[in-house]
Amino acid sequence: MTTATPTTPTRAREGTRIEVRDLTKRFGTFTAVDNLSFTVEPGRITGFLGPNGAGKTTTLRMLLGLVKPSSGTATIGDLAYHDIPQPMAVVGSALEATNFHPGRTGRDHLRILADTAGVGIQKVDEMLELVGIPAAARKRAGGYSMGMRQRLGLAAAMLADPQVLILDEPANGLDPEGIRWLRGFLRHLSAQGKTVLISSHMLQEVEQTVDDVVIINNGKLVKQGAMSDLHGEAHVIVRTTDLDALAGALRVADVTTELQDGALLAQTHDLRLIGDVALRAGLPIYELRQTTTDLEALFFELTEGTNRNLGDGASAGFGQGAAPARDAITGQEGAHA
Ligand SMILES: Nc1ncnc2c1ncn2[C@@H]1O[C@H](COP(=O)(O)OP(=O)(O)OP(=O)(O)O)[C@@H](O)[C@H]1O
Repeated sequence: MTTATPTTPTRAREGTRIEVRDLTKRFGTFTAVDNLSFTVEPGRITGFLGPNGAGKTTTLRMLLGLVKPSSGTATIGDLAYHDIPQPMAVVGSALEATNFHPGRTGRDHLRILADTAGVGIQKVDEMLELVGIPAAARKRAGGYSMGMRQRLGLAAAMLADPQVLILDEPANGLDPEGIRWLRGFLRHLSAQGKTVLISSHMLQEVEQTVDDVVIINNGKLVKQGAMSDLHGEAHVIVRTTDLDALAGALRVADVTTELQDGALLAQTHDLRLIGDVALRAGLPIYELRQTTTDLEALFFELTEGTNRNLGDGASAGFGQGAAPARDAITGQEGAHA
C-alpha cells in the first residue's frame, strides 16, 4: 500500500479547515485579541459572534494577513494567508461592505478583481446573477444600499470559487428577505463542502443560518460548539386542570416534571407522548409546547457586564459599544498594524 498522498486531493476531499491557535493582537498596551483558539470545519457554517469591539474583525483581519498577530497563528488549510500560493482561489472574503469606490460600477469592481484573480470575465456576470444584482451592477457603487453593497461584496468573494468564505457581518443591512436569501446561499455553499465563517454581533441574526458558533468577548473565547448545543435540552410546557394528576401519569411514563408558573415543565421533547398520557388520564390540555432557549438572553449572559468598550453607565445592550481605540481618521482596524 502506498503512503504518498498528495496534499491537494486530500484537502479537496476533506475540505479546508481554519485554525486559530493562541492568537493574540495587542495595539500598544491594549489587547484586542487575547490568546484565542478555535477551529472552523469545512462543510459547515460557523458564526463568529461577540458584542461590538469583542475582537472579531481584528481576528478575521489576522486570518486574512491584513494584521500581523502579536503572537499565535491563524491558518487556512494549514497555511498562513501569505503562504497560500493562489489565495483568492482558496479564500474569498468580504470584510467591509463600504469598501467599494463610489464612482465605479459594481460590474467594473468585479472586472478588476477578476483580472487580478486571473478569472474569466464571464464569471463576473455569473456572480452578479448569483447574488441577485445583475441590473444594479451597471450603476455606480456609491448609490448602492447597504444590502446591495453586501451582495456585491459576496460576489467579489465568490469570484474565484474559493473553498473558504470569510464574511464580516454579512447580514448587516439586509432586510428579512435578504437574510433569508443569504442563509440559502451560504447553505448551498456549505453543502458543497466549503468552509464558511461569518461574524455577527447578534446571535439571533444568524441563529437559523449557522451550524456552529464561536463566541468571544473582550478578545477571549467564551464558547465554541454546535448551535444545537446552545439550544440545550428541549423541554415541554403543558397546562391542564389537575397538574398533580398529570405529573403522576407522566411519572408512570418515565417523564419527570416540575411545576413552573402554574404549568408543568416536562423533561422531554416529545409533545405527542405528553398528549397521549394526558388523554389516557382523561385530562384536558390547555397548552402544550416545547420551550425554546432565549438566545438573546443567553448571548447577553455569556458576554454581559464585562464589555470593555462600554463606558460608565452604559447598559450592556448590543450594537451600542463604542470602539475607543479604533483609528480615528481611517476607521480601519488594521491602520496601525
Ligand atoms: N488599529 C487599531 N488600533 C487600536 N485599537 C484597535 C485597532 N483596531 C481595533 N482596535 C480595537 O480593538 C478592539 C476590537 O475591535 P474589533 O473591530 O476587532 O471588534 P469587533 O468585534 O469586530 O467589533 P464590531 O462588532 O464593532 O465590528 C476594539 O476595542 C477596537 O477599538
